[in-house]
Amino acid sequence: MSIETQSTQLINNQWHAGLGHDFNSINPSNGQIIWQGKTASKEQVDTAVKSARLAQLAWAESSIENRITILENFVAQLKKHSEEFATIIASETGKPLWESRTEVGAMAGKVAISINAHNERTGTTENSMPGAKAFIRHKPHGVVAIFGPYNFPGHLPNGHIVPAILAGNTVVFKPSELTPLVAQYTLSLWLKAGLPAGVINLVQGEVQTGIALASHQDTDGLFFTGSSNTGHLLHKQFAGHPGKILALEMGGNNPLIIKGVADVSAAVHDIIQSGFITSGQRCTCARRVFIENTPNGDAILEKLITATKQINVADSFSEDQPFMGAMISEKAALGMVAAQQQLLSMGAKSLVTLAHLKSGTGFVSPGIIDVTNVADIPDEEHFGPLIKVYRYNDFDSAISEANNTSFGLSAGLLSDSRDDYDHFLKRIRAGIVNWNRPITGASSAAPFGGIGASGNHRASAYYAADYCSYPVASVEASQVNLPTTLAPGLIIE
Ligand SMILES: NC(=O)c1ccc[n+]([C@@H]2O[C@H](COP(=O)([O-])OP(=O)(O)OC[C@H]3O[C@@H](n4cnc5c(N)ncnc54)[C@H](O)[C@@H]3O)[C@@H](O)[C@H]2O)c1
Ligand SMILES: O=CCC[C@H](NC(=O)CCC(=O)O)C(=O)O
Repeated sequence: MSIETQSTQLINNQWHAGLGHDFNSINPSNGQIIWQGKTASKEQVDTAVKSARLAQLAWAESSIENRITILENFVAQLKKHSEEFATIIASETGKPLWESRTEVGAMAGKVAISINAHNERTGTTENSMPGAKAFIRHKPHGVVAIFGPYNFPGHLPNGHIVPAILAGNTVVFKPSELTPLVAQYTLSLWLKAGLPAGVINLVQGEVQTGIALASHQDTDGLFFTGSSNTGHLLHKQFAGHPGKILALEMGGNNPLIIKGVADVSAAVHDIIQSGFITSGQRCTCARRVFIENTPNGDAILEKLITATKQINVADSFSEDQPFMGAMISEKAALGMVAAQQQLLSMGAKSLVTLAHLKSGTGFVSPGIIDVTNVADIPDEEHFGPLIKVYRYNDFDSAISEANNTSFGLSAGLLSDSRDDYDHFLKRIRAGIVNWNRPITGASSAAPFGGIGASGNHRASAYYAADYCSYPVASVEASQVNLPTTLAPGLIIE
């Protein structure tokens, strides 16, 4: 893995060293530095915005076919370099290689889906009317700032960038400071794809760089994927700027209710897939699992504990590929240990202990903690492999407690009863609601967004097209026409 020190900022298709302070990226599996650079200065952020502004009109005026060609070239580059890219994602995030490969696949699949969504949701329609034609068209906002999270450093920023530039916007992209190498590699593939200068600009850095971009006066919008805390800060910052489009894709405190499932092993599989995939670092991960106080519930919990203890946690590139790799950092790992300790101090009971496995790395074992009799559990997202179990007797009480959160991203029910699901679906409050499937792994071909503290009603994925342009309704005639009958009080001779 190369350690880059110069080509870290991309402005007007030229690589520049940052002019701010030093920062680096660590491989969380072994603590080694895999990327070094300097943050973009405020002046460099300004130059990037100016570059995007300069390029935007020509890009928007280019044909949709031309823009699609660039996007399809990018897909070709992703496919050509898929193994190298997956290796970079795995090295910088700690994800297993098998999972990093699926992320590159999701990036490639995003383009065709975005083209369909663009045409279906923001295409041009034409209708006849007396002496004229009525059109509905859509136009890009202009220059948009895009912020990415660390957990899907390729796929999730891509989910904003692709629909944004397809619609004719130009972009200034600020990736997570924890995954600068993935961002740099992504932009290198865009350049290989023939991206015109200024269409996507990359500014690398930490919060200061983020603040400089988010507060820049000459952007027309901001598309953000990240924590609810940061999203709320941005929402406050954009208050008073209703003319700027703001899309916030934030976290969750997601519930999964288990009720009457005969296939105990299948139930356990879906709970593990929901709670522990990506070492619990997905916004859609199950954080709260409600298990019925019945012999069936007891059997599911017992098998869940056994299977959790057998989960293979190992290096991204282990020959025997693990289910879980390292978390993004030792800091994140220790944060999960602390969250578990806080719950224990409140009276929770550990069923499987989440443990930090290796000093200097992000490796943790998955944990399960029973919080059934604990009052005032914090309504916060513990972004790691820790499942909080609630035992319940009454289904409606479980649904009510599942809804007892400020978030509303994903939710699920595992039950053999269709009636139970219909009852659940009517009552649960979330943007993704699944039945007898894990609540992670949402499709890019569907809207992806949450309610409450999980988003601002700008669902992404298939609905991302909606926030990448604005509608323009027109009535058009080839010449002016004097009506045969004038409105009362008018004399035009
Ligand atoms: N809803 C979704 O689609 C979705 C998807 C993935 C992750 N997430 C959420 O993202 C979080 C994990 O990602 P993260 O830790 O990278 O999020 P984060 O909020 O820490 O950072 C996200 C981005 O915002 C920038 N940023 C941070 N503070 C900022 C500030 N004050 N001003 C401007 N920019 C700032 C960061 O540098 C980064 O680029 C979790 O909460 C997870 O649930 C949500
Ligand atoms: O970490 C957050 C969610 C990741 C993933 N969701 C998606 O990929 C949504 C589809 C898209 O944005 O294209 C998940 O649900 O696991």
